[in-house]
Parts: sequence; structure tokens; C-alpha cells
Amino acid sequence: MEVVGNGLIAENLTSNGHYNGEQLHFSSVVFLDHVGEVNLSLNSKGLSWSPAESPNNDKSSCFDGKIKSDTAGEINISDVYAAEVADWGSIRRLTRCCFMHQNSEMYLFVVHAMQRSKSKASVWQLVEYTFGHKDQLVFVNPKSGKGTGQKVWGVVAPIFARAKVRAQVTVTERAGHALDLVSSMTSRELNSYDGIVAVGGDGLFNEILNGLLTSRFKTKYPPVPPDFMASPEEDASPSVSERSEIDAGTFYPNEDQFPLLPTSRHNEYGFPSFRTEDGACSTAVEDGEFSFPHKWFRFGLIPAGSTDAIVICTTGARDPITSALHIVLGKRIGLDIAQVVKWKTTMNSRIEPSVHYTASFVGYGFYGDVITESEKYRWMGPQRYDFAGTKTFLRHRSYEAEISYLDVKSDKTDPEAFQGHKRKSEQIICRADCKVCKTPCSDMTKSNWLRSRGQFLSVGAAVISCRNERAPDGLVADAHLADGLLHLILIKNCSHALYLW
Ligand SMILES: Nc1ncnc2c1ncn2[C@@H]1O[C@H](COP(=O)(O)OP(=O)(O)OP(=O)(O)O)[C@@H](O)[C@H]1O
Repeated sequence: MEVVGNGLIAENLTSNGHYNGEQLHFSSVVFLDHVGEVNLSLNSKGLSWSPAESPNNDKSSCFDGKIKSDTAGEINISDVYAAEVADWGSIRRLTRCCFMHQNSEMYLFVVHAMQRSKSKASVWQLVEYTFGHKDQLVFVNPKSGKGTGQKVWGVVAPIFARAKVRAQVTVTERAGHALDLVSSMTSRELNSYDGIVAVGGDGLFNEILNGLLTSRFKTKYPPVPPDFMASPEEDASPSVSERSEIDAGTFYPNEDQFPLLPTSRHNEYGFPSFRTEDGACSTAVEDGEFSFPHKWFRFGLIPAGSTDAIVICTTGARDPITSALHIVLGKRIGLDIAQVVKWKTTMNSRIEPSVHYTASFVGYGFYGDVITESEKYRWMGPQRYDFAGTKTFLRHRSYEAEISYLDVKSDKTDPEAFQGHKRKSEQIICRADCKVCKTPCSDMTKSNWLRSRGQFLSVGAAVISCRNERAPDGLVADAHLADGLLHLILIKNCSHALYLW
């Protein structure tokens, strides 16, 4: 049974290490060919399995094709004559469920044994059981970028195979497919993976991010301005750049207003924070409330998209092999995630939040129009952004808006650099092993609410610098990863020429 001792599933010992009175060597959920998901246990007597339990309220029972029939079984060690790693192959399941294909690709191991013939006990017959284990969940968007998602996965899959990083691959069939799958998985299912890998662009990454966080992540909402949601008549504030000296930390919606949201540990700005491996400060989560993901869970991205800003900002290159190597070598880096809350008034006049998350950029006005327009031309591939961008630019539409924001003074912000007062050589561009990202972000001093009202061509908020080949320095040249800051880009109505500049 060497195959089992190979680290495949050996880490899942029960707390007392015993099973059925025998010393339990391991117990884990695996897939059994022709059957489905089973709890497999190895003790000193042999291997035994039983259908994986599906709690009544477990929404994933359909997704995972869990088996209902009695398909428990066992093999005595003394009857096993061989066990082999069969490498990569497909497992067939009994049921076809709504999202998954009947055949699932995964790493396999086969146990060969003998069994006595039912009709004549003296005749021994061959039996074999093929088990599969999923460790990495890979989503491949076949439509991303130039439609090369599957080809890109084909290039990097051997790296995962060689590194014995087992992967269960889902080729997405529609927009929202990955989001639906990830959000409908139970934490238990997610915790059976070491991580998720997206093969696609920033859109697929953000979609999976939302699938992971929307139903699981509990935190306070971002700060709101003091007079937020006041009726227009009550709002007598001046039109431009009103300043008010207020502590940012006081502007979370009253907790009593949101009794279902448990309070979690936050820094003074309400951000749940943790330190990355490198000691850099991050606003991601390590919180008791957030039982998923387990500590070693990773979220990787292999570039196959149109712009791939997240990959360029994190690895410094738009190269699938570089990203695959980062993933199999277990490298990690902390990223800020922006929570975008849209407050909607419901039919019965209650104000309710609609929450989304992004790791890259949020835009209104020009950016929103370009995205909406470009979706009509997805068939063009990445060129659609040039086409839709030019159309939107020529249209030159501006929007009336009022933007309130907390102007955070941090030791990581460099207003001179942003306003173009610093020469390029003096700017600290975020690269691999960036010193700024490695410095703990301690000095976020009290902030002011500022306000800007008027006609805007575009309103953008960048979480990262958003570099791409067209904009090598990014939209925000001196943005850093995991600095806890959102960079606001406000462009008021101006001439075409000025906007282009
Ligand atoms: N099979 C599919 N068919 C159509 N759309 C899909 C499919 N799978 C995923 N998508 C959607 O495509 C969107 C964009 O995907 P992705 O980010 O991988 O590519 P992209 O070309 O970089 O696009 P973008 O620039 O919008 O990020 C995702 O938000 C996702 O919802």
C-alpha cells in the first residue's frame, strides 16, 4: 500500500487514530470509479469505504454527485496483490449532476486484489478499485482573452502533474459558472482542496473571489460619510471639497443596524488585517469568524485573459509558466480586496446592501461604459477594449456625481508621485520583493472626509496599480500590493484632448 503512504491522503487522521477498533492509518474523502464520493479508511486489517455523507442542508449534494445507494465495501490487506499510481485519468460517477461532467479528471491510484468467486469459492477472481483524489480545483475559462484558456492550461498542466499537485479541472461553460460552483460549495468541500487556480483573466479571478467571499466572509461594511443616505433636501453641503475633521474609525454603519453581521477583529480602520509570510501588512482576513479557508488554502491565477493586470502586478510578468511555477512552489503574496457595497432601497423602503468584492479595479462613468460596450464585442478578443474604448471616448459622456472619500494619510502614500511631481526614477514602483509592501503598514493616521461633486467623465478606484502592456506603469504607478489603500482617480468634465492626456 505504498501509494497511500505517499502523502496522497495520509494527513487526514482522526483525532484518536482508531477506526473500527483497529489502528487507523488514514481516513479521507476520495472518489471511487463508477461510484462517486466515498469516505476511505485504511487500518491494519485493510481498506474500507462508505458513501460520503451528505448532510440534509448540504447544498452541494447535487454538485458533487454524492451517492445515495449502499456502495460500501472493503478489501483485506491480505487479498491485495498490487497498488499503483495510475497518474492522471478520469473517474466515472453514477449520477450526472447539474454542473459537473460525468467524467472527472483527477489523479488516480488503483488497488488490485483477489476475491473468491461467488459461485465457486475455490476460484479466485481479479478485482480492481480505482480511487481518485482532488487537491486543486482549477477553473479554465475557454473564452478568456483570445479564447486560449484551455490551450494555456494544456501548457502548464504537466508542471502540476510533475509536481504531483493533483487538480480537478472544470472548464467553465458560461459567465457566472465558476461563481455558482464556488459559492454553492460547503466549507467542508472547499477545505478538501489545497486551493483554487483560475486559468483566465481578471474577470474570472474576481468572479471566483466573489464565490469564495460573498456567502462566507463576514465583516463590517466600508465607512460611509456622515450624511450618507440623507435626503437631498437635508443635504446642504457645499458643492466642492468640503473638509471635516473626523476620525475614519467612527464611520461604520451602526452595528445594531446589522445584527446578523458578527463583529470581527479589525485594525483601527475596521479592516481585518494580517501579515503575510514576508511580514508585509495586508487587509485580508485571518479571523475566527472566517472558518474558510484553512490556513494553507491558496488562490492562484494563470494568465489567459485580455489584460491580466492582477498577474502582471503580482508576478511582474504575463507568463503562464511563471505563474504555474509560483503556484507549485507554494509562493504566496497578500492582496488587498475591496468590498463594494451598493445600498439599494427595497420595495418596502428598507435600505439593503448588495455586496461585491474586487482585487483590481472599480469604475464608474467612462470605465463602466467601456466594459458594457466591450461585452458586445467579446468575439474580438482583447482588441474589443480598444474598439469600445475609442467609441466611448468619442462619445465623451459625463455623469453627475458626488464622491465622498476618506483621505488617508499613510506612510505608504506618496501624493507627490501621484500628482506627477516626482521624476519616474524617484518613484518606488512595486516590483517583486517590494520594500514598501514588506514594511508593515502602521501609520494610517486620522483621516478627513473629503467631498467632490460635479460632472465626471470617469470615477475609478484602483486596488492595485493595474499594469498592462498598454500602461506599463499602470493606472496608479505607485500603488502597492496589500497596502490597505484604494486609489481614487477622479476626472471631471474636460476637453477630449485633456482627457486623452
Ligand atoms: N464559457 C464561458 N463563456 C462565456 N463567458 C464566460 C465563460 N466562462 C467564464 N466566462 C466569463 O468571462 C468573463 C471574463 O473572463 P476572463 O477574465 O477570464 O477573460 P478576459 O478576456 O480577461 O475578460 P475581462 O477582460 O473581462 O476580465 C468572466 O467574468 C466570466 O464570467
